[in-house]
Amino acid sequence: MTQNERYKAAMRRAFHIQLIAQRLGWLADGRELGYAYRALSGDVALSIHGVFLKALRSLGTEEQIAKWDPLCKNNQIIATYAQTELGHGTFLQGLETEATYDAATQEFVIHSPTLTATKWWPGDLGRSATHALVQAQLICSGARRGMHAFIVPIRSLQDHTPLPGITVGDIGPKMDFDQMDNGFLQLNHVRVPRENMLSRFAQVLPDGTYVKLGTAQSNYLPMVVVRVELLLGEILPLLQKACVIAMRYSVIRRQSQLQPSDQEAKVLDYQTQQQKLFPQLAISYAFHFLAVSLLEFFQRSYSAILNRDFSILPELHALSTGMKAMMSDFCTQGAEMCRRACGGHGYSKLSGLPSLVTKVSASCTYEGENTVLYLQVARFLVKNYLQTQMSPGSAPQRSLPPSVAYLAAPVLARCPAQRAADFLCPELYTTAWAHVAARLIKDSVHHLQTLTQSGADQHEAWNQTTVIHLQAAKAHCYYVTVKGFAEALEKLENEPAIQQVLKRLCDLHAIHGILTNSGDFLHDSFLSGAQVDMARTAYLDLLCLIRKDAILLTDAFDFTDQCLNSALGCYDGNVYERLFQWAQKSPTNTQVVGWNYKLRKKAENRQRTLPMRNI
Ligand SMILES: CCCCCCCCCCCCCCCC(=O)SCCNC(=O)CCNC(=O)[C@H](O)C(C)(C)COP(=O)(O)OP(=O)(O)OC[C@H]1O[C@@H](n2cnc3c(N)ncnc32)[C@H](O)[C@@H]1OP(=O)(O)O
Ligand SMILES: Cc1cc2nc3c(=O)[nH]c(=O)nc-3n(C[C@H](O)[C@H](O)[C@H](O)COP(=O)(O)OP(=O)(O)OC[C@H]3O[C@@H](n4cnc5c(N)ncnc54)[C@H](O)[C@@H]3O)c2cc1C
Repeated sequence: MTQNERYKAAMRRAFHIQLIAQRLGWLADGRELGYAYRALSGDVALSIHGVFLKALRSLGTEEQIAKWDPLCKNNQIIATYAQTELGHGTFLQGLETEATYDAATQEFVIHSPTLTATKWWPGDLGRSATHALVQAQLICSGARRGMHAFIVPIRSLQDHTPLPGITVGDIGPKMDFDQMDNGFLQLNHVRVPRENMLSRFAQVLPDGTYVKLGTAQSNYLPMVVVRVELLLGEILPLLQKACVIAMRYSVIRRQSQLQPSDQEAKVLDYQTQQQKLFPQLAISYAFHFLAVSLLEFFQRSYSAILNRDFSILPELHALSTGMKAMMSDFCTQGAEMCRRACGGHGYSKLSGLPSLVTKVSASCTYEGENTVLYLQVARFLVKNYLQTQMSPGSAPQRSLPPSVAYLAAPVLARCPAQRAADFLCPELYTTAWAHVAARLIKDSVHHLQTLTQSGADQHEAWNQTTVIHLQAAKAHCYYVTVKGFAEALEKLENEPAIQQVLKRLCDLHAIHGILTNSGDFLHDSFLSGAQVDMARTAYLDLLCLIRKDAILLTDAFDFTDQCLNSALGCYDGNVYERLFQWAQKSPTNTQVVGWNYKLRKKAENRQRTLPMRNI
């Protein structure tokens, strides 16, 4: 289908699901609807309950929520979240769109002063949206107040044409998400009433007085909410689907022989194929447990934040940015590994794998570019490490946030492992990961302080050490996933059989990271070379044990064939019949073959009329 055809099909699907959801009464908080969409194969157009509603509920007063929320849910309006501009997506202090308060009319004048101020990327903006939540620099009482959110009508509810002062359209073809009409928006002195500024954390009074009710970063809250909800709802299912497809195909595909006399072997019986796929399966489960616990943490903290208790926000911001960066990175790498593990058929779109790879790779960028987010984690780690270095009594000793409590733990200089089986102990490998993360954080602070103490400007010193900070942030995030998975296992003590199977995945996840980053563990001799060999022995033994549960562990994700949309991943395993059958449906097989025959004849005729050259 063309981009337009995919968009239309996806729109029909989105509204059809909405009607079903309304009949089922699902529109309570929209979460089921979001998961229903995710469970679907293929395209859904509107990011229903997408970023706009989360932003409205985070930044709006109760009155504003009561006004706009029902209009969205009943499809009386379609609203998009317009923050990113042509010139800025990361540096929000640099956003150029202006919202200037006019006390005479009690309105905000929303304007795009430059080309680079054009809003660019917002989903549903290109053709669907009637309203936009526009993040703009507030100007009132003669001062610039930073980024604030304004609800701006952009298309007529009568005939869907752009309203006066609005220039809007689609940003054109993308790597994927053809069904999503990511769009652009230019505003030419568009006026909206004072009530349209979302005012939970700041108000502009009728006379233009600015009343600050939150912090400088309060208006960043929607990004925390979306990052937390994207993990389970959008990013992780893409890797899980890739695991199901590649695992099922790998027990159907027979290629080459394990013994010269044997029949061809199932490719999943090759150790290297297991080493490709089982770490992806392990991390799918690690991320599931982690995302669930992060969502629970978020739900416990959210109401406090909405009531302007921001004490928990720094840790929530660090966890949400770190997990979004790590999960999108690993899910992108993992989906590509699953695709490549399927050989030539993994390159066919009929496998469903290329589409999963191109979709999940967008998550490394949207909702915050991953490097930038990892550096936000690094900033949090440095601040908390420095606190542990303060001499007692020099400042009020606040307890460290739980996710970095290991920074204050006693240092274990050497890993106690004596044999391979010792690496199957969650306490041992969690401690190992905490040791490496703490060492890398200490190292990053040391480099930063060395530069500042030698006279370097603090911002320059920060930039000159960001590569080291990035390494520390990634180690911290890996530690968080290992610890989270191990803690989730402890809660399964009433399910010993399941606990045992999942523990193997937890062990594999932890050891896979140790072997992949063994230099970090060897650096200060925390692990010896012999111990790394022990870890590898344990790792290879785990591959054999996981092999017998691999299909059950992927079936457990419970995706239907329709949802997987893959000729390789169908439950019945009839791969070759489906590939051949689906290929027949390809439009390239329905066009009249004569076209290329005519082309060839035309070329031959032209050849005959040309003067023969010495060839
Ligand atoms: C249902 C159908 C489905 C259909 C299926 C299709 C779905 C497929 C698509 C999926 C849907 C995609 C939806 C994408 C939607 C977008 O992409 S929306 C746009 C997202 N954009 C971003 O994330 C922008 C990223 N940039 C930023 O967050 C900020 O610019 C930065 C990087 C944090 C820097 O901001 P800054 O003001 O310069 O802050 P900075 O000086 O770094 O830090 C100042 C303080 O603020 C704190 N801070 C910074 N950020 C925050 C925050 N967010 N919260 C709290 N504190 C914060 C810092 O920790 C720091 O604290 P201290 O250390 O001082 O205590
Ligand atoms: C599929 C998709 C959907 C999207 N949907 C929406 C939406 O609905 N609404 C919306 O508002 N936006 C949306 N976006 C935009 C998205 O949020 C931005 O693209 C994202 O925040 C990254 O910003 P950027 O594009 O300006 O990248 P940049 O920040 O320009 O990144 C370019 C490079 O610069 C580096 N860089 C930037 N700043 C720093 C720094 N401080 N330190 C070190 N390196 C740095 C980055 O690491 C990166 O390598 C969407 C994007 C995509 C791809």
